[in-house]
Amino acid sequence: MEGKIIIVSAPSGCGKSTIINRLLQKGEIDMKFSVSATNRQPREGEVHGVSYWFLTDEEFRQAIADDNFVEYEEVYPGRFYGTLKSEVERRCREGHNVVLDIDVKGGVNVKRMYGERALALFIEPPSIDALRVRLEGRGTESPEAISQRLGKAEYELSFAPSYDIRIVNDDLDKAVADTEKAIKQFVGA
Ligand SMILES: Nc1nc2c(ncn2[C@@H]2O[C@H](COP(=O)(O)OP(=O)(O)O)[C@@H](O)[C@H]2O)c(=O)[nH]1
Ligand SMILES: Nc1ncnc2c1ncn2[C@@H]1O[C@H](COP(=O)(O)OP(=O)(O)O)[C@@H](O)[C@H]1O
Repeated sequence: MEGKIIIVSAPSGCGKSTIINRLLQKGEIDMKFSVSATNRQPREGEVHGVSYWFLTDEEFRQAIADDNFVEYEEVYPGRFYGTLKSEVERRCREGHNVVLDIDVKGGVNVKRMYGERALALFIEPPSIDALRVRLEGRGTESPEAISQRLGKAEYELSFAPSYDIRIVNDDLDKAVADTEKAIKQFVGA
């Protein structure tokens, strides 16, 4: 049987990477992480091929021309992110479920493409203030980049009603448990 697609979207800093990583570490659900391509710079500790495939602008343009993407978006001005066919299609054919950490527009597009084969999860922050504290606490972005992400958060939150399930990430353990339950129900694990 073909694997299913699990989409996880949220404004930056809501905790989607943290939640996905917890579930991957637990290893109870058969799902592989789809490593996206991006032309943004790696953050300290991010590994090529693990967090992202880090491409130059030219390499990203070439990947678009070669039709290598399921979808891609310019998430921030000049910063492109895309889901690679090579990360999704073979694994699904082999029966594995695939989890995508993608922005709100990409999430809605992928849900439209895959229909019932995809579960679209939206992670919400308890408040915009909490989001600011988390982005500052993560310490990976400049003050300008934090402002840019917060400025976009409200617009991104307006996409939540298009998703199948909304999960508030206030208490992390509860958010992980809620996400796990929703995914297990969907994949029948
Ligand atoms: N459309 C799309 N968005 C992606 C993809 N990969 C990552 N993103 C999104 O790009 C945004 C920025 O990601 P990142 O630079 O890692 O910052 P973070 O969200 O603050 O951790 C997030 O909303 C990601 O979910 C992708 O393949 N396609
Ligand atoms: N429930 C939570 N309570 C407090 N801090 C959290 C919670 N969930 C995640 N965080 C922290 O918030 C920051 C942003 O989380 P991250 O997973 O990087 O977000 P995203 O992938 O959505 O951008 C990280 O430093 C993370 O440790």
